[in-house]
Amino acid sequence: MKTIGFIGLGLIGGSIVKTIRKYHSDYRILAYDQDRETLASAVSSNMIDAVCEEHDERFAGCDYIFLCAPVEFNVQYLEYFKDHLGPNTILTDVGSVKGIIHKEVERLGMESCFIGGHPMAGSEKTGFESSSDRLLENAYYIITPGGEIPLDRLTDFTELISSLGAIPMVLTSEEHDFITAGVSHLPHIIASALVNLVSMLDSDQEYMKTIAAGGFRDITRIASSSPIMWEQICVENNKNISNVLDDYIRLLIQIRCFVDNKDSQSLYQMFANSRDYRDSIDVVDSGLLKKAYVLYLDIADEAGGIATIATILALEKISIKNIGIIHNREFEEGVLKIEFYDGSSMEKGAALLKKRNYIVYER
Ligand SMILES: NC(=O)c1ccc[n+]([C@@H]2O[C@H](COP(=O)([O-])OP(=O)(O)OC[C@H]3O[C@@H](n4cnc5c(N)ncnc54)[C@H](O)[C@@H]3O)[C@@H](O)[C@H]2O)c1
Ligand SMILES: O=C(O)C(=O)C[C@]1(C(=O)O)C=C[C@@H](O)C=C1
Repeated sequence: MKTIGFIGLGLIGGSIVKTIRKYHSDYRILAYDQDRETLASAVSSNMIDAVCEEHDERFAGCDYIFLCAPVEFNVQYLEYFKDHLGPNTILTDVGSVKGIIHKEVERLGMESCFIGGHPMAGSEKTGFESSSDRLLENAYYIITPGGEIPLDRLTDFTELISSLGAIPMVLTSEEHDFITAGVSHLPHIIASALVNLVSMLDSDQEYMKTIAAGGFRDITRIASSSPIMWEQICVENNKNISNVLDDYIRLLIQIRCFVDNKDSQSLYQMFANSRDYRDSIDVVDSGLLKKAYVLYLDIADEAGGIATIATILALEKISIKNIGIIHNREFEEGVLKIEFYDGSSMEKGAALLKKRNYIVYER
């Protein structure tokens, strides 16, 4: 039996708590969040055993304490925990930037009790109500151990992360901050800039907003993410982000030249290269781009159509992750998109629906 403490019970803190409850029902969970309603909802859903104050001696009895607030707030907690950890407590965090917290850990001499962490899973949604016990499933969980962490403590922590269904990967904080600047931080900046550009260019009639279809939606979902979280990430990883933005701007200028010069060959090559690289990522079963298990099917536009399909799948105990009608150019009439949790559910679902004479597209 272990005791685990949490500071911050939003999307990520809440998801870790729910996953611990799922796989380790005997663990005791203590938590503090600055939002009282969040704590009340965690207690009433039986996800935590005790509510703590911001500075609370009970945290010293924890085996692990997870800092799950926005990055700069996590860093601010180190000062308190420096003198309030038990002899065996490991302090960890889930922040999207690692350099800044490790710097403070070193300054405070806490390297023997701190292990940095960052689950590469998330969402544009925030808060405990959006958290899920499936968020960590098959996601890479980057671990950035402090220089003086004993090997057995690191092994224990890695085992805890594996036991939650995630895939631990050890990196240095420098490697982490460079890599995430490219594959996470820059994409959020691009999505935000694109949405702001369209908002700026759109007319009073808002035609752009009205007709924006699948392409715009696919690339801009993350523009709805938490402003406070992303403001702090950009400030705290500013050097890496600035460098990768430079590369990106150079690339955009080059693309503008291709367009201005109607350089068909270069434009074709650009799209061909990106397609090949993107497709090579998608075949990986877990990773930064997790494989989506999705089926599309034609469905008559009549009341109860979706409910019928949901019932057919539910009767066979096949869970649906997401379901909805999509309209885009790929499917002229619009189709029903169903997302499953795993490949075998998708295959079972496809077979079942085909047997019922639905036209199913697998891609
Ligand atoms: N959202 C993602 O996709 C994602 C993915 C991986 C890691 N992260 C990291 O996880 C951390 C939390 O992000 P989230 O998505 O869960 O955000 P969130 O907004 O859903 O949750 C943050 C929680 O922290 C609480 N909080 C804020 N300041 C606090 C403070 N000073 N003391 C105590 N509680 C405080 C808030 O009330 C909220 O419940 C961030 O460091 C972020 O970088 C986010
Ligand atoms: O899927 C999303 O919505 C995310 O933005 C998740 C995402 C990312 O992939 O960039 C966001 C921030 C994190 O630190 C890790 C994961």
